[in-house]
Amino acid sequence: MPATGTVLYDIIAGVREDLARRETALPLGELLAHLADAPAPRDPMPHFRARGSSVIAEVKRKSPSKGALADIPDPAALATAYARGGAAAISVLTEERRFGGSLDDLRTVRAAVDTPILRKDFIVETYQLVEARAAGADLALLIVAALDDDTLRRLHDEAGELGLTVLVEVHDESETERALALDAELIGVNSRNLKTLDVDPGVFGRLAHQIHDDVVKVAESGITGVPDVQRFVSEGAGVVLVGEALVKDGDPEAAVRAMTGVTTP
Ligand SMILES: O=P(O)(O)OC[C@@H](O)[C@@H](O)c1c[nH]c2ccccc12
Repeated sequence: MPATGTVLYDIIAGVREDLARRETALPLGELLAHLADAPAPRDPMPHFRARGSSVIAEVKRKSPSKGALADIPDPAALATAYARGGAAAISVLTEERRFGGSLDDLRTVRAAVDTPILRKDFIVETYQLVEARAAGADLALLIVAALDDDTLRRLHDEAGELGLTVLVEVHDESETERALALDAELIGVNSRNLKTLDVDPGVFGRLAHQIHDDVVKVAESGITGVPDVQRFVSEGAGVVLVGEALVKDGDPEAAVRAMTGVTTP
């Protein structure tokens, strides 16, 4: 669990309050019944494992570190542009308070594209995994820094049972050890430390050495263009996760296309 006083701790406190409200409105037993109507989960792994970089393109309005990024009045239009550009998956931030997202955004994007969708949130309970799948998500993020080992393992297993592919996010060596102990198939190295919000672009290269090559490595945060993608690919990334640079680009379709299929020279 994150230490008190950190940004991550504060974010999760808000997430738990919002979650308690949703659970009161729709208890888990009723939510589970909605799973029957969800489309079958899509498997993003073959695309992620294909030669050349894959892009997870993010729908992100604001963030605690950068403030407002883009209004995104029409998330479906943005997601459609990402899909046309060849995004391997689309990440939808569903955290409301700090990132301006919602599960409604995820449902809207689901209705618009066939691409696998990642629910990007601070997942701390089973309920949020069921919500993700019921809303049509195919992947879920689990942030190692946010969870103790037992909860991390339980949520990882439950996500798998629901048919969700898990992106396990790490920031340092000990979190990477914990992700590897889960037998995670998809590990994201977040260059932004969620405790301090600082970006350290050297962290991916460092941690990538620790992760064996049958795991797909995702470079996350601070990626501004093709040169960054080339650098992370040369350090072992199969996938890049990009938010800010894409939501601010006047031509997100072309921006995704340019970052897709990058190989080591
Ligand atoms: O906008 P950027 O710098 O391209 O970053 C995207 C993504 O990595 C970032 O949104 C992110 C990575 N892990 C997270 C966990 C929670 C919220 C947000 C994130």
